[in-house]
Amino acid sequence: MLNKYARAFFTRVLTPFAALLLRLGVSPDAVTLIGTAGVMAGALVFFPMGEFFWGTIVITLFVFSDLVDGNMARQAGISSRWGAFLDSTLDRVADGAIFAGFALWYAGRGDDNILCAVAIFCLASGQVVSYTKARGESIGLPVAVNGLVERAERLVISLVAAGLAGLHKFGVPHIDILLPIALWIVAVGSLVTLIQRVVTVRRESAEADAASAANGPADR
Ligand SMILES: CCCCCCCC/C=C\CCCCCCCC(=O)OC[C@H](COP(=O)(O)O[C@@H]1[C@H](O)[C@H](OP(=O)(O)O)[C@@H](O)[C@H](O)[C@H]1O)OC(=O)CCCCCCC/C=C\CCCCCCCC
Ligand SMILES: Nc1ccn([C@@H]2O[C@H](COP(=O)(O)O)[C@@H](O)[C@H]2O)c(=O)n1
Ligand SMILES: [Mg+2]
Ligand SMILES: [Mg+2]
Repeated sequence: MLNKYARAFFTRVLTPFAALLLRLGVSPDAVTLIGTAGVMAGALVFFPMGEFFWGTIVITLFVFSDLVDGNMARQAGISSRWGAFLDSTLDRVADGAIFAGFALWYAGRGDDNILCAVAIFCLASGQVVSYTKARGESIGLPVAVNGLVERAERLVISLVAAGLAGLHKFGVPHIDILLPIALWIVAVGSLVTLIQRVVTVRRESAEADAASAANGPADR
């Protein structure tokens, strides 16, 4: 939903910045790589220490690079298959680092095995949700469903909650409860999304197999 409705807004806001980077000679690939490195640093340095406010600030500064890189490539007319591959592959790395950061906190000083498991579930299910679409498309299916919780939702829900939960260290009482709530929401939402996508791939592959069976062996 965010991908559908918020993307146009962010494209408008970020286009002048993307144009400036191009004028400075920065490449879209460099933005993709630096953005991912920044997200990883924010998540893996700050979150395991329980510094959720500062971790979220650092991640937020870098995560929008994922909207800037494609914008730059399109403005410069240099969108490429390599760029699409690099962008999607490094999305998986950045997402892995964010949920690993939460899991490391709960495995250590956060001391909560259940929330550690929920964070690991968010990490794994998010990767599988993305994989279902990539693999379905690679076998020639449209995979005409995005599902309840796409990547943008996973990031916004968990990062807004982490940023606010981090205010607990500045004296805001009880606000740290937001992070466990967000992790549970992302976990359940990812499971629902996974089921939605698998059901769609199952239906589309049955239809495609039936169509190629009707057209004879030459179509297989
Ligand atoms: C005092 C409080 C302190 C709080 C600190 C600050 C809080 C800030 C909190 C959060 C900011 C979060 C921002 C998250 C922005 C996410 C941007 C982003 O990277 O979106 C990526 C997304 C998808 O891009 P792609 O097409 O490149 O990705 C494809 C997709 O991901 C597929 O994934 P799948 O769905 O299949 O899992 C992959 O299959 C494919 O491979 C991949 O290529 O882009 C978008 O969706 C565009 C829309 C972005 C919408 C961003 C909305 C941000 C909204 C609000 C943030 C600000 C909230 C502030 C609240 C403050 C609270 C205190
Ligand atoms: N280094 C890059 C990154 C992206 N692209 C192209 O942009 C598309 C993704 O757009 P986003 O707005 O989601 O970033 C991607 O599919 C590529 O076509 C690129 O060429 N090089
Ligand atoms: Mg991108
Ligand atoms: Mg991306």
